[in-house]
Amino acid sequence: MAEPTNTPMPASTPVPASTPRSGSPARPIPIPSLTPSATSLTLPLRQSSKTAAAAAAAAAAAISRRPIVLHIGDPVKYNPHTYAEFSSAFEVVRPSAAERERGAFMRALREQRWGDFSAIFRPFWGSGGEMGRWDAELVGLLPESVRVFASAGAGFDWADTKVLGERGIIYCNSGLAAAEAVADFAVAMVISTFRHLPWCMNAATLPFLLSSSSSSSSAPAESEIAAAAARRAFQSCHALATAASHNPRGHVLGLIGFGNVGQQIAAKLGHPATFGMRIAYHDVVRKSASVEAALGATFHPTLDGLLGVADCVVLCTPASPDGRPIVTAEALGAMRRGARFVNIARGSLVDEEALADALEAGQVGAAALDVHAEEPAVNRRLVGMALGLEGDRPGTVMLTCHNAGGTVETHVGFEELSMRNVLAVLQGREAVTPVNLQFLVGGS
Ligand SMILES: O=CC(=O)O
Repeated sequence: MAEPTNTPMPASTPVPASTPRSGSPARPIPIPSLTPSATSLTLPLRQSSKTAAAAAAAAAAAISRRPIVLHIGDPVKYNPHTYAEFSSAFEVVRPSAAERERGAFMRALREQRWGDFSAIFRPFWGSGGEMGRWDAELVGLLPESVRVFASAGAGFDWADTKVLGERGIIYCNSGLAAAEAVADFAVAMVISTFRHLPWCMNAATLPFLLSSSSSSSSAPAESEIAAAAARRAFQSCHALATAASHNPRGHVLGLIGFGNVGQQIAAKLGHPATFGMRIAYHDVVRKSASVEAALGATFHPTLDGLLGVADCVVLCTPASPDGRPIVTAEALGAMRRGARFVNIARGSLVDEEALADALEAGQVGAAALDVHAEEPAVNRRLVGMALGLEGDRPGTVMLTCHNAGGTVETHVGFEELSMRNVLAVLQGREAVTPVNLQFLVGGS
């Protein structure tokens, strides 16, 4: 299979310069503490009416000079102290929900309704994306004054960060804030593939649901037949799942992508006191010897090399810039027969029909997918396999609703990190988590 030199697999979520690259991988989110705002306004407590008027005039003048920040989406909810500093340093302008629909948003930009704003700020993942993709058409309407776009979310496939960079706009994601939640979820999914959790759960619940729905409408004899079938499904799963289940310990975990998320998954699953898996990875950028040593990770310079040794492959790399999958029929064919597959990255990275074929053929033994190619739709063949309705191996697939990063702690971090990125750039410091510096003029 082609190597990532011509495979469009980008580097994993970059570790910002402020993040320690060695030492214990189980580190807290390294968001640096705020420096006091140079632009916050302080008024003396006691003043004559004349000096008060002068101070008010000076404050008004200072306020009018504050950089404008276009805040798209819901208000800040979790970090009132940082927001107090943010909103005293900047004039925060919030378009309404109606103004955020693509047509209205573009019209407002053409009319320069929000003035010469300096930053775009999207603190919440569930809102602020109403205008759709930030492509050349939309980015071309931004005023020249915009210097930074700081957003919630680890992924940024909805924004053309190259086009933004070429306009001189630094895009900052919030992947650091989501890494722990995503890694925790990946652990659950890896365990699911080794222990066949969908099968265990379906056998305990689905027949019961079927029997209770039939008991409301059917004769007593029929409901007794359904209840007996539910008991048989339970007993069969109890007896048969054992022979198909394994402890992860000693098996090879193959991570495609070894950024913050990949490294946290390795720390959680590779530690001898927890799951004791053997860690292997492939990334376009090899990590330092100290990171590899701290995590006991073996680098594979080719994707096929990794796929050929892994007992469970976890996809944890950003979407390809061109939207093409990297887990194709060819890649699935390069995996060890019966190996497991987990996707907590982006659905567009996987050819789902090829995955369904590989599951049907037993080339892939079990899978767990949190993300899907056509969200919010889920591939019907994979749903059938998740429910155990197709094939003779029940519940081989675990499917979830893009939940991996979704915790309150992640959202606290999304807000905080986005505000800190805007504060840093507009106050003349380095962005905390930029992802597109290579596209800025003079960028590397
Ligand atoms: O998928 C979730 C994210 O990009 O944060």
